[in-house]
Amino acid sequence: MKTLRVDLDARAYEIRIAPGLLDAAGEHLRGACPQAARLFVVTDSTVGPLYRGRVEKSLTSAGFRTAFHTVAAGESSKCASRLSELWESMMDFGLTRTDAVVALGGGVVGDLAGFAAATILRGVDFVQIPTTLLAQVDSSVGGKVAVDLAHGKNLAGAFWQPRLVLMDPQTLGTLDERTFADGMAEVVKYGCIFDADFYSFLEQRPSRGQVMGDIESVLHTCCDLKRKVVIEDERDTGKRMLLNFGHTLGHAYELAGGYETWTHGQAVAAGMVKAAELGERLGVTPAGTGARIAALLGCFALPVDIPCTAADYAAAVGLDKKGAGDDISVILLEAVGRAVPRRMPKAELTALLEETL
Ligand SMILES: NC(=O)c1ccc[n+]([C@@H]2O[C@H](COP(=O)([O-])OP(=O)(O)OC[C@H]3O[C@@H](n4cnc5c(N)ncnc54)[C@H](O)[C@@H]3O)[C@@H](O)[C@H]2O)c1
Ligand SMILES: O=C(O)C(=O)C[C@@H](O)[C@H](O)[C@H](O)COP(=O)(O)O
Ligand SMILES: [Zn+2]
Repeated sequence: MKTLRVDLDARAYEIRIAPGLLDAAGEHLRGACPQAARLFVVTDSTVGPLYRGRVEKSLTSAGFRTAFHTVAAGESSKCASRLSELWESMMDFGLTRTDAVVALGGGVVGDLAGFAAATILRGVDFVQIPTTLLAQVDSSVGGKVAVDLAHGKNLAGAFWQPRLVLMDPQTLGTLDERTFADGMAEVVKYGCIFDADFYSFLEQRPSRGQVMGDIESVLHTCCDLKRKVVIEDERDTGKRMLLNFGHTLGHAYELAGGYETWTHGQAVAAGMVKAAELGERLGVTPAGTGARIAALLGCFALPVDIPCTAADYAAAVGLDKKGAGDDISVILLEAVGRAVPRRMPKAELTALLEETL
């Protein structure tokens, strides 16, 4: 088993990576949540039929009382209405402050269940069991939990760290191609922002089969990079903003498509290419970087150019959490492997983006 520690003092936790871990969930949770009698498990309509049975058996064998709550698969479940239903369902189950919430699924389930855990009874313990590539490399680590509002992405949320992250790479075997590719967008992001060698490693593995051949190492590298930045800047006021490379524009594309046309991973893919091209125009990013990133993303059939209006760009720039008054920090690349924040007026960024339409 590979283990990483997110060392946040009283909120420290481990990320454990091993094939077959789903069947051992009970014993791992017993250690992480020693006081818990009840576990409220949130999953979705695709993941539940695939993995609930194994997880339930393991949790029950470890002596937990469990309740499973299933939401419809997809981004539309990451909303205030489903959150409110979760709260009521937790109370029906008799959840108390010493009990815990478990997220079994992708980033949607993790963000939704995590925000419910952060807010029910003013906060209960939370465990992530991520089952998509995106959730294993990114969303299950770091404690950003949220729901979307009609105004935009992740606008109501909290920082609520899990007590434990358990990832079983075998669950990736049942992902469809598009969902695997969504995760690759965030994997490529880590190479772009922090690690040129990892980026080259990915360029040498331009297919799902090749990535899966080294999956434990890929998961470990991504989680290690994220863990370090979260320890340094848990509340996203400085270095953590680099993890948002491609996301200002990505969130614009998600919003433009009503959260149905483009997945988060697809939108981030196109957003990273656009951000690299923006850096090239500003003289920050070496020429050809956008094309290099587009070539790698294209190997996984990710979109590298998504149609968008000036109004969509303006809305996303206005709502971005990297905003400070009339300014925004844009994440640019000085090179593949080295990201930097650049503060500029929001109006200037919007005008620069409009020139690309
Ligand atoms: N909190 C964070 O730091 C963070 C980071 C990145 C992304 N996110 C959020 O994560 C969400 C995207 O996550 P996602 O890409 O995992 O999407 P998702 O949770 O919607 O999962 C994608 C699809 O895969 C299915 N699925 C999940 N596991 C499966 C498995 N093992 N086998 C077969 N099908 C499976 C799901 O049912 C769903 O239909 C977005 O809302 C995004 O904003 C959050
Ligand atoms: O963990 C972070 O910090 C990230 O920015 C990771 C992103 O991949 C993720 O999509 C996150 O949810 C974006 O957060 P937001 O603050 O831009 O809503
Ligand atoms: Zn993301």
